[in-house]
Amino acid sequence: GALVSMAGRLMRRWCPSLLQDLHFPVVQLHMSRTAMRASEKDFENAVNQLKLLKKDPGNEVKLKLYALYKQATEGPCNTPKPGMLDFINKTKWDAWSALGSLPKETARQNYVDLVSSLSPSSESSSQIKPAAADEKLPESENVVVTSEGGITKIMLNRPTKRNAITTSMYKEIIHALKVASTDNSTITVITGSGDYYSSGNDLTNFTAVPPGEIEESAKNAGILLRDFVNSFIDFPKPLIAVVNGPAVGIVVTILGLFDVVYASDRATFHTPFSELGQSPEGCSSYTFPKIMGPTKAAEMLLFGKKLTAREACAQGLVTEVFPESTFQKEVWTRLKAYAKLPPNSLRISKELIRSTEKEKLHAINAEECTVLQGRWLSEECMSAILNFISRKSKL
Ligand SMILES: CCCCC/C=C/CC(=O)SCCNC(=O)CCNC(=O)[C@H](O)C(C)(C)COP(=O)(O)OP(=O)(O)OC[C@H]1O[C@@H](n2cnc3c(N)ncnc32)[C@H](O)[C@@H]1OP(=O)(O)O
Repeated sequence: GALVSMAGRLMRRWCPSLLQDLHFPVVQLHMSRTAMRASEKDFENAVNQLKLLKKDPGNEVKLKLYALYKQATEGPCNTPKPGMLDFINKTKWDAWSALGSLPKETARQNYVDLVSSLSPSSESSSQIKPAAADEKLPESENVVVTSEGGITKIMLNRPTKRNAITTSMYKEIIHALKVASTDNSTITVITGSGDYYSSGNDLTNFTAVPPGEIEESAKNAGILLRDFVNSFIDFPKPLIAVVNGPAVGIVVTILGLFDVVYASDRATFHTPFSELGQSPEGCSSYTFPKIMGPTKAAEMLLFGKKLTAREACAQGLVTEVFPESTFQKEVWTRLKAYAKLPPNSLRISKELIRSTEKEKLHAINAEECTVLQGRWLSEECMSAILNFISRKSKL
């Protein structure tokens, strides 16, 4: 078995032409009409979009597309395994079979995401599109990006609103990560300005919606959130959070996708989803139980238990806690030294550490966003947000 799989890998590496039948038109021919439901328009668009790609995405990606396509249209692989010498079909079968029981809808979503990541500038079915690295976004004061000494720093800079993240800030962060992933920096850091790291999602994101557009707006917010979290899942360089103060909601949940988290002893970590009538996002429904065990994760994600920095460190969410008085000096001295390490080695090591989880994280992210979309339309969520806006409750 190992020998055959090694042979398959070698074939992929040295004989790419043998995999030509993983090619897009084949994928399209197999499209089943009965599979058309809900977001299937997006899926169909993605299949068509793929045909317009100018650049060959490479066999690894085509194999992934093939597997997702089969899973999305036919469900889990239950065809007989091709013989050991039928390398091409066996490679395809392996890729499909590796998706296990991934739900059809998730496979469809992942397929659409993958296609859209291959052609950021082409037509997408999403109303809110992820920003491409070469897309010029307006200058922003709320997300300040600087790059120096091998470190790209993305600073949330809205201190009067406790660095709450607006819709345009989500897009700016996606854009900043995309640029940072290919700039000449070695590591990327996210931090906050002022006393707060961030108070999470700006709750007014949900309030300026014209009547009759609530469902559409929830759908768009779900797409934006999915793109936002995907840009953390896929970020290729070491990603470090410098948590300078209290952190709430989405900025806490995505910490499970960072490589290192440094916190001031003034920082706290709070995910008040139940109080807000919402549900976990940022892949925390998977990463938190994995990092801290299911019961500690439940206290945070279900009951909104706020952790001190030291508690978060004891539970593995935070790497190290520093006294507030020396936090900035100690952390930046350390990060400057890390940024001198060989960048390719760091990138390759991160890939080794993270790659086995990526597919799973994308599926979890898609599922969490679908669930949240429903929560945003719930009465529980709407009244919690109205309470905050009208200052009846402060968390
Ligand atoms: C695309 C959509 C994706 C959605 C992804 C979903 C994510 C889920 C989450 O992130 S859930 C978490 C949401 N965040 C909160 O619930 C925090 C709400 N804020 C507070 O509880 C408090 O403001 C505080 C504890 C963070 C800080 O309290 P403090 O007393 O120090 O300060 P103020 O309350 O007076 O706040 C100062 C001003 O900042 C505004 N503000 C703070 N946080 C938010 C926020 N999250 N959204 C919008 N606005 C926020 C606050 O309204 C004050 O503004 P004002 O001076 O104009 O009154």
